[in-house]
Formats: sequence, C-alpha cells, structure tokens
Amino acid sequence: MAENKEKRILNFVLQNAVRGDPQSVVDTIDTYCSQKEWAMNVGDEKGLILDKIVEETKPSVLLELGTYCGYSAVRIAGLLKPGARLLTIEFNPDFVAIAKQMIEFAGVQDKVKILEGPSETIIPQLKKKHEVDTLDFVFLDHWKDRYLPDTVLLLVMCGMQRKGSVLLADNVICPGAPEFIKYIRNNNHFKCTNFPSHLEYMKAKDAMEKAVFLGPGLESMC
Ligand SMILES: O=C(NC/C=C/[C@H]1O[C@@H](n2cnc(C(F)(F)F)c2)[C@H](O)[C@@H]1O)c1cc([N+](=O)[O-])cc(O)c1O
Ligand SMILES: [Mg+2]
Repeated sequence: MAENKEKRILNFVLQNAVRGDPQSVVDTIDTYCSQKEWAMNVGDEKGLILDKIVEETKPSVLLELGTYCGYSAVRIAGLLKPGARLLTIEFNPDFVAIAKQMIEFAGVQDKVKILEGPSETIIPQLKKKHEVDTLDFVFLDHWKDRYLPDTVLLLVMCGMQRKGSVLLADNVICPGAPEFIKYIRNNNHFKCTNFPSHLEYMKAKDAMEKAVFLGPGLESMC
C-alpha cells in the first residue's frame, strides 16, 4: 500500500481524534497539517469564515467541489440541521477512499455523500440521479481554473441556484481564481462579498469570496 501524505493525515486522525466527533477530527487534521505536513485543507482560520456562512445560510442541500481528504465535508456536516445533506464531488479515487474513511470516522456519513468523477459529468446528473432540485449552498475548493466553468454549468445547464443560494469560493487570492472573480463580480445576478484571511497554516494572504444569487433576471421569465 503506497504511503502518501493523505494516508498519513488519515492515520493520524484514526490514532488521535475522537471517533464520532467532527470537531475533534477537524482539530486533529489542523494539528497535523500545521505541525507536520502542510496540506490544502481550508484550515482553521478560513474554516471559521466557512462555519459562519454555513450557519447563517441554514442550508438543506449543499454541494462541495473538491472533497480531497474530507476536512471541509466533515467541518460543514458538523454544522448541518437534521435532514440536511452535503454532496461532495471528488474525481481522484485515492482521495475518495481517504475522505470516505475520514467522514465515517467523524460519524457524519449519513449527512455526506461523496460523488466520484469529474464535475462536468456529475453536475448535469445532480437533478435526475441525485434528486437535487436546487442547491442552497455551494463550496468551491477544487481546481481553480474549474471554478468559473463549473459555476456556469451549475447556473445555466442545471438551473441549480434559487434566490438566496450561496456560492462560497476558497483561495481567491492564493492560488487565485481570477476569471471566476471577474465573472462573478460583474454579474448583476450575484451579490459578492470578499473575506480576507490567510492561506491555511501559513502567513501568506488569501481570501474567500461569497456570492449570493439574487435570482434569475427578467430575461429568463420570457
Ligand atoms: O489547488 C488547490 N486545490 C485544488 C483542489 C483539488 C481537489 O479537488 C479535487 N477535484 C478536482 N476536480 C474535482 C471535481 F469536483 F471537479 F470533480 C474535484 C482534486 O482531485 C483534489 O482533491 C489548492 C491549492 C492551495 N495552495 O496553496 O497551493 C491552497 C488551497 O486551499 C487549495 O484548495
Ligand atoms: Mg482551498
């Protein structure tokens, strides 16, 4: 079995976190990744911004793009009201296997469903295959050059946004998602807010961008 960083993170959690306790899993990953090996989890500082926005949105149906080790899936799931569910898309099978174990250890497997495959395949299946009507909350944390095409896909192809739906994007400074930011800030169907922060476990500046969907324009009424 190839030993890699993601497996080491999972093993550290299995050996040190409290089973069934999402906060303990999140804190344990943060401890490992700040002291031993950096990894691209949203982290503790930006995680608090994520928590606040999830809590104030009170979402029932959520989508995450970029499961990775499952850090933000566990973090978000720990905040959800009974019956709310998080779908998270990951196309790297090794990361799917890690995240699955992380989510089960945290005890949030009934709230989280990992969808394996590329977003351009999975997003158009959300309605029919995964019974999603509209999405209340979307967390973008996958490849930064996919933020824009997948946002358009969610909006146009699948009409996956209702008035008040929240899009939250990680890393809009570092590594950055310039095309996405240009599009979303100039689209008058979205109200954008920037949340300055720092790159996970580092001093470098980063930020998250929140975009609230204001509803389709009149043009879509005809
Ligand atoms: O590159 C970064 N993140 C890329 C994250 C990528 C993760 O999203 C998955 N994915 C790709 N496409 C899909 C989908 F859903 F489309 F199928 C899912 C990839 O397999 C990977 O697990 C990153 C980099 C830094 N950094 O400092 O370099 C800091 C960060 O917080 C970051 O998120
Ligand atoms: Mg990120």
